[in-house]
Amino acid sequence: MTDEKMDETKKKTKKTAECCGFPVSIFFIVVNEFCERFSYYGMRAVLVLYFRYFLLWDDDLATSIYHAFVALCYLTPIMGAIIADSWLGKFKTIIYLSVVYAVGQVVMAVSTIHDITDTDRDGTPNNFTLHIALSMLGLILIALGTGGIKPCVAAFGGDQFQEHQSRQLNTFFSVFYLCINGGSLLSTLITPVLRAQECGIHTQQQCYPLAFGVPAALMVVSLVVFISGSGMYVKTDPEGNIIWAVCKCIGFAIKNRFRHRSSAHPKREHWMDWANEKYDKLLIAQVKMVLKVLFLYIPLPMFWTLFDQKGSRWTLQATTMSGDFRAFILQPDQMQTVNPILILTMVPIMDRIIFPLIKKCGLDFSPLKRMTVGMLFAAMAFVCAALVQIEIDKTLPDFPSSSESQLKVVNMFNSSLNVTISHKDTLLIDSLESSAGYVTLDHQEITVSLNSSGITKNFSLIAGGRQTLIIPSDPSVMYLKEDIKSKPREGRNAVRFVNGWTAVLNITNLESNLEPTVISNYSLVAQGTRKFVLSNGAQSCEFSQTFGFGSSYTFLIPSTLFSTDCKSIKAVEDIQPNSVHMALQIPQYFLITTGEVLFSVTGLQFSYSQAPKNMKSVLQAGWLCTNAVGNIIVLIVAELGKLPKQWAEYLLFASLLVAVSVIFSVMAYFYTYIDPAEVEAQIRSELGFEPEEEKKKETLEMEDKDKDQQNEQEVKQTKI
Ligand SMILES: N[C@@H](Cc1ccccc1)C(=O)N[C@@H](Cc1ccccc1)C(=O)O
Repeated sequence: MTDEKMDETKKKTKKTAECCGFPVSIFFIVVNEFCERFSYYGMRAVLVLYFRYFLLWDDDLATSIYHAFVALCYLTPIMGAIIADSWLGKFKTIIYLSVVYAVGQVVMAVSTIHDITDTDRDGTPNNFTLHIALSMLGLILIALGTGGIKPCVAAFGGDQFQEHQSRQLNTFFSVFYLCINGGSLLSTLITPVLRAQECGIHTQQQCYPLAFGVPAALMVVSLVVFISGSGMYVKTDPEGNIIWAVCKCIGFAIKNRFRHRSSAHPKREHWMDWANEKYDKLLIAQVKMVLKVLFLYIPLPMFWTLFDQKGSRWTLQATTMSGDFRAFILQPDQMQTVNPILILTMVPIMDRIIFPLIKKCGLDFSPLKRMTVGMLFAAMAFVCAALVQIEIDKTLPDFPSSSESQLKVVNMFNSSLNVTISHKDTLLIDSLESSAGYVTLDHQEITVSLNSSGITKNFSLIAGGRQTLIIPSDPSVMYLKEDIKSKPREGRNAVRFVNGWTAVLNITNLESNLEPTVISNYSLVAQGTRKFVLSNGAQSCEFSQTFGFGSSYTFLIPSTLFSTDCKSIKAVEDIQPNSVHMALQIPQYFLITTGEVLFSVTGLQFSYSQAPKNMKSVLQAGWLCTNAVGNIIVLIVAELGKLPKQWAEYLLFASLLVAVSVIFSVMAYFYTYIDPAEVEAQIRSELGFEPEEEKKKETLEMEDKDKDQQNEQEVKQTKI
């Protein structure tokens, strides 16, 4: 961006088509951004559930890999900026990296097709290594693509405007932000619905291929739209790598300072002044401005650490809640749509009502103050998340600890039974009933006595497990069956049947026929009213059951099944449905989005306004890097600081952010706002440079070919 005059000349010579005062080419860029953000946020919305329930990773691993991916997405903008500025230019960089991005999305979608390795056709992949390898390759390509084009697209949009269109340029950036949130809103609504469908060749499973396939298709559309506008764009040539020039200047100052560390050399006002021997005053002053802002960035990653957990921890939290809003059912991953909805409404409200009102009241709400308040809002959001978690924990079953075992007894015998466990606990259980709940035992070897019949049997329970003791019509063959000991996945419901009828039964939803006296394996059913048909070939009957979210039931089939037309089937609730409503997450979403508007939108504007004209890209990349570091912090905390309770982890994050916001407010207090253009003009006049000459010098420095040799010579000369 140092050769602005050249760009301006190019812009002026290229006549661009206009519509309502805007360059027509902008339309292609805005639609391209809409599709790209749809693709990115759509894929991200279902990613953590894919890790958790397709690759069967635990919560911590799923969260860690999710954040590692987001971190990579915000580290790659540096690479994109370097490629665009020093080699390919923005246009070609966007095209090439979009191809990489689209390929990544396709690879990711392919990795989610369970049928490709489901050789035994049981509905689960048989070669997890292949699925993991493909999805990791896909994610790396996506991160290279999305991060690489991120600093280029908005800047390329800005390049399309001519000098007389500065008002339209401002509108463009607002529309651009709305497009980001419009695209992400649609995709976070749609992809979870696609994911919740059932699809497959051999077995019907959650439709991850569709949920990842649609974002892949949108990325291809994004690329096609961008290429279609090709003939209309103002394309500027690579301008020289400013990031590299800044690094070289800083590196030289440090090296030179180190060489002159003895007390014989007088101190300089600022350590960057040690670059004076090689770099001109203007570049050094610009680097100083950038460093001042970068220093302020140090505490910022903590905000992103909390902000980006919306997509991981908060989505997992929603899976333990009820999404029944009566008029519609909300999937856990769809809760994230609350963020773009609030952004679309809050940005105009803040800009037009709240900020002007604060100004009217005579209060100074400077950008850095807004950012501090934004951090405090995010911290409050996590306090809310902790409170919601405490409510959820109250409704969760008491699962056994690793040294305990839990036992439930089901009586399929034709009369009531007195069941004594280890000569201690006696349970009176009616026919076709179960014990009231699970009995928790601190030992595993047990004796079960059926008092009326005199039958006694020894069993060995699973430590840390939940089991059901089935007493069939012939009690002497009573047996144990292992139960689930966590909430069923994705808010679904686990159901199983005990066949008390006299012959084999075929039951819809079950994989195979059910032998008499046997208990089936679990099958998962979605929320809503589900119909089950039971048949033995000759006769059949059906019954319906309404399910909520995250429950588990054992259905007891009596010997009188067909004579009572399925009405005598008993439902035993093993795990109660989620009862805390997802609407309780809305306050935390509201607070974090208010935080985002105050922090992220203001931070972006601040980074722009405080950066010298030719170094806006440096600060853009720096700003996105704070997001990357934030995600790395989540990784570290999730891996190292495993807290026993989720609510405690939320409170830990909230307190860390409050502490960081205090540090940030102190740093902000000492920051003086500058007008980079004014500072630059002052230095130019001090140097007595004509702007043109000065710019040429700067460009020369950046394209400096014999950097190190020259550097050495100059240092030697200074010494002499
Ligand atoms: N509000 C977000 C979009 C979003 C949508 C759905 C779920 C979560 C987030 C937004 O506007 N993002 C912008 C700005 C941004 C935010 C964080 C890190 C980098 C950039 C975007 O460009 O994606």
